Amino acid sequence: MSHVSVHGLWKEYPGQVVLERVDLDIPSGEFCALVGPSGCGKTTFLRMLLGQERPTRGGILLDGRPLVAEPGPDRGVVFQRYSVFPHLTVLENVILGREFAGSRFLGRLFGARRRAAEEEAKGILAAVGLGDHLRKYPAELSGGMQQRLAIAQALILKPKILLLDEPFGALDAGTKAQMYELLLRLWSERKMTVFMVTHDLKEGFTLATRVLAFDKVRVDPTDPGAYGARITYDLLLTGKTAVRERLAATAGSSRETENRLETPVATH
Ligand SMILES: Nc1ncnc2c1ncn2[C@@H]1O[C@H](COP(=O)(O)OP(=O)(O)OP(=O)(O)O)[C@@H](O)[C@H]1O
Repeated sequence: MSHVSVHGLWKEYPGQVVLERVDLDIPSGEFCALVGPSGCGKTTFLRMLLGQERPTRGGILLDGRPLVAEPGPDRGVVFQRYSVFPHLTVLENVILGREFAGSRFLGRLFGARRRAAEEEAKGILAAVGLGDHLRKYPAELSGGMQQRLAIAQALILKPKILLLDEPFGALDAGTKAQMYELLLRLWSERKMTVFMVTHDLKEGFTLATRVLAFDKVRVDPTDPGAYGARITYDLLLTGKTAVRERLAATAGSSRETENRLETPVATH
């Protein structure tokens, strides 16, 4: 379960309204693309879902309960720029996510718990196509591989909600196509609710079951911060194509894709 309900949400910074009166009801398992002009508040909205920012008015409910005002294991996040640690190997980067959550006070895991975390991390890395690169450091990976590592890092806590901020913005077209297939597969297997900010409308319509367009409906030319953005279009695409069809459309057979995922491809 990961039903997200947003009611009467406003976000204001001193001298600037960023978002005004946002109402939204997102059932569990929806894949939402957040689109809109630069600066209209998409990332701010994502940060509120993550718990990094608080609404100034209104609120967000997760499965009927107020969202905890700090990032938690129920929410994973992937940013455009790789958030991986350069001094840790691929495997260590993913285990670290589990250590932060599993041993908040001690930090490190030991013994059986460490071995269990390692096995889990290896499974997730295999799922994102990095199974043969466990001992490498991020600098030895292509842009696409680093972004897959960031996704694995987010997935180790089995989030119910995956938040993606322009996750593929820095990747070339071929790598993007691989990432689309990977993301759709993980989304359908893990039944997560996804919120993805993208500047690429085609990407939004390719991946999402629902496209949310943010924009200002009121503008004061003498005071650009006077009004905030709202959701101006809320397009449900669920009936368009089944997940399987969309998977097939984005890439060839899964075996071929696995092979390609294992191959370092062009960096961004
Ligand atoms: N911590 C902050 N303090 C003050 N203003 C902020 C803060 N964070 C964001 N803003 C402002 O809020 C507005 C929305 O920013 P946000 O990053 O959410 O937009 P966006 O739609 O994601 O933009 P882009 O598509 O360019 O990434 C911007 O005008 C930004 O300057």
